[in-house]
Amino acid sequence: MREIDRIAVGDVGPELLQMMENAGRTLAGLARSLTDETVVVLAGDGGNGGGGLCAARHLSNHGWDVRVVLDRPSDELTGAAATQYHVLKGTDATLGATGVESTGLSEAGLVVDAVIGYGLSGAPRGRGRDLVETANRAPSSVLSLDVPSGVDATTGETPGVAVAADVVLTLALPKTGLVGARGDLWLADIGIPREVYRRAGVEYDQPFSGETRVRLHANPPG
Ligand SMILES: NC(=O)C1=CN([C@@H]2O[C@H](COP(=O)(O)OP(=O)(O)OC[C@H]3O[C@@H](n4cnc5c(N)ncnc54)[C@H](O)[C@@H]3O)[C@@H](O)[C@H]2O)[C@@H](O)CC1
Ligand SMILES: [K+]
Repeated sequence: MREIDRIAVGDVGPELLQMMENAGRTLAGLARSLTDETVVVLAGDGGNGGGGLCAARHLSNHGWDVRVVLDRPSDELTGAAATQYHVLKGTDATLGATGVESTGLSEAGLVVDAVIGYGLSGAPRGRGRDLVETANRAPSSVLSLDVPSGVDATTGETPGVAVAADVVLTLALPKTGLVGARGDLWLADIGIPREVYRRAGVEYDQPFSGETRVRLHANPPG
């Protein structure tokens, strides 16, 4: 997936923010199918957090009550996550919660986990770790973007704490680390053209057939 991203962003396209918009919008659609109630979005500073913040915007635009908790003060966000946060400020989503106690977690109908994706390096630490533990304390279901935060997307190993996701929406290609994982697994179309897969040497039969997401498996054992 890293190679697919490199070829897309560096050469063929789409650009990161274009793919992220597809990821975030599809994530929001899946979240809407799971709850009519408050959605708490936990977001980090990488591409994963950016996708979560984009989803938060789409959910708020559609009238959902959205509360966002970041793994750092908002003025320390960088790159695409900072861009997404800037746009999100134009919605009615509740921003700026610094402590989990202020998120209304107990009333949430769904928690979206967009803390860490395939960029995990070592055991979750600091605020990222706190947010993983927050997701695991939530009485509601947890929907993880790409991989449950704390799970190695390639090996499936958990070097430390990890989100116990009920549902995972992975992007473009199923990650090997999700094989045998618990929960419902969905795959999102983020708009990558065939040429990108061809250049990466990936034999790719598009599975979407007119949908923006497809279910890969539901509640498997383990
Ligand atoms: N084409 C794509 O691949 C797209 C990817 N997106 C997302 O971007 C992700 C990859 O983005 P990045 O490479 O920026 O990486 P991630 O966003 O997966 O991870 C980097 C973030 O996690 C934090 N982090 C990493 N290890 C940590 C640890 N041990 N403890 C605490 N915090 C830790 C870093 O501080 C950083 O904020 C994918 O998983 C996917 O979800 C989408 O948002 C957009 C399109
Ligand atoms: K995640």
